[in-house]
Amino acid sequence: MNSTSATILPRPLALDASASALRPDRIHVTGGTPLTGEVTLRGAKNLVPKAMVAALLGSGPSRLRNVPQISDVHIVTGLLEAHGVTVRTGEVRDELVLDPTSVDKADHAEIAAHAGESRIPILLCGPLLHRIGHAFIPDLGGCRIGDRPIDFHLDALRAFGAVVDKRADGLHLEAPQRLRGTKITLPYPSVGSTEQVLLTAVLAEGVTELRNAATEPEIVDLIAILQKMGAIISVLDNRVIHITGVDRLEGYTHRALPDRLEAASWACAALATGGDILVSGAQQGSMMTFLNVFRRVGGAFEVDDTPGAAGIRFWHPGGALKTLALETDVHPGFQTDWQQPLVVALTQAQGLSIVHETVYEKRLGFTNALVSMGAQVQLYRECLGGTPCRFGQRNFMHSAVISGPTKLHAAELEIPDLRAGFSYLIAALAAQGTSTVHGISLINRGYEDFAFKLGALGARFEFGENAVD
Ligand SMILES: CC(=O)N[C@H]1[C@@H](OP(=O)(O)OP(=O)(O)OC[C@H]2O[C@@H](n3ccc(=O)[nH]c3=O)[C@H](O)[C@@H]2O)O[C@H](CO)[C@@H](O)[C@@H]1O
Ligand SMILES: C=C(OP(=O)(O)O)C(=O)O
Repeated sequence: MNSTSATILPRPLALDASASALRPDRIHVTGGTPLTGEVTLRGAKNLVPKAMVAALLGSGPSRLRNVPQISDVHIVTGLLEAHGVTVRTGEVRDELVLDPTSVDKADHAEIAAHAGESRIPILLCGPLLHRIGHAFIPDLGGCRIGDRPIDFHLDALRAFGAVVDKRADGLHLEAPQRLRGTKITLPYPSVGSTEQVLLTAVLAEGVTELRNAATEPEIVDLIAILQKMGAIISVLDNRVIHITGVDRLEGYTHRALPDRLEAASWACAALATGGDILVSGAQQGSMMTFLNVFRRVGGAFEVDDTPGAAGIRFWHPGGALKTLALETDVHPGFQTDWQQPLVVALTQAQGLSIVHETVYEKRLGFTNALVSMGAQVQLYRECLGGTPCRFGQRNFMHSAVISGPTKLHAAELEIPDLRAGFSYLIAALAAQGTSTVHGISLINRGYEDFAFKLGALGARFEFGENAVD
């Protein structure tokens, strides 16, 4: 089998997903080669689509830079266009120009076509209610790693004065009057609900006080964008955010923060395969919790913060990896999206590791496939970390004990969600033999040109037959 590194070229930023849609939806991966080389990050999957939504709030066009070529960006482009936003590539590399000045409609058929594709549509509510007084939101998609209700979102929108009607085709919302600032305490520091409140409060009348807010770096970057647009937002201690509504916001120019979740995925790939990867663009500040864990497990890293050449090099320094007990949590805790790739690396650690997933109740199901490759992973209903979580009394297999090191062998794998997908690629690269991984188009949701990057790192793989349409 030949490495495909010579035949896959990076694509320029384009606004349709046709190039990746023509690629086969399965990949044959031959393990045993340490991944070595350099990959470059671009804007964060968990910020860029929301920054695109924020453009709806502006009176003029916005310019978003460092936009990755991932399917969540294509989906939001389609959604915005269905409302009359003009989205085009800019003059600067990786730039999108989003012009909302002609927004006056909601094309229900076009919007409905995006049902089940991502979590982002729910964030259109506030901006659309401000802009055109009504919103139609199709069923949400996103990773199936828990029930993922939207009750916090809807309660918040009602508190602002929105009328929410749940119908068979999705949500229909109206704002009979201008939305009003309000006091909201989230039952849990939900990322999406915090963004919902921010995107709604900035143009609402009066002051909004949000308590128990999430404070992930992507949220801080969204606040920076809103501030550039003219919003007045104060982030206080103890997860409290105050937003003073204004009458008008302008367009913004912003460079999206780099994707710390992708960075950690490559770090885990280096660890699991015994490799050495320089992740260009990775920033220490947004990854401190991950870096501590990476070091405790026995990984080595080196931060380069030279302007223009910043990045973090991650490598396996040799010797046995160490075990640990870990709980996922909201920021500044260990991000749940880091958990799955790390678990693959933990299958190579000497002894017993414990992982307690406290953010999503079903995010450890992906380990069944690792077991089919020879990993020893036992799932438990109990909270095996130090802190009892919301899932402890509810019969969810949300704690894992991983016993290692185990030699992984090739298997046939079906990708259930985004991070599991990347994790299966890592596992296949760490395993002996050739694995077939099905459903790889899911990985395009959050990893730009992953095949090109894998090829550049020396991974051995080839795409299977049967292109997806
Ligand atoms: C596109 C995006 O940015 N996705 C990220 C976002 O997802 P997302 O914003 O969907 O995740 P949330 O932070 O909202 O969810 C966290 C927890 O809150 C619960 N919840 C949330 C909302 C609600 O109305 N009711 C409710 O019960 C969820 O079921 C989950 O158990 O943050 C997650 C947590 O960092 C990340 O894993 C996702 O990658
Ligand atoms: C859970 C994730 O994404 P989403 O919220 O878009 O499903 C993720 O990025 O790991």
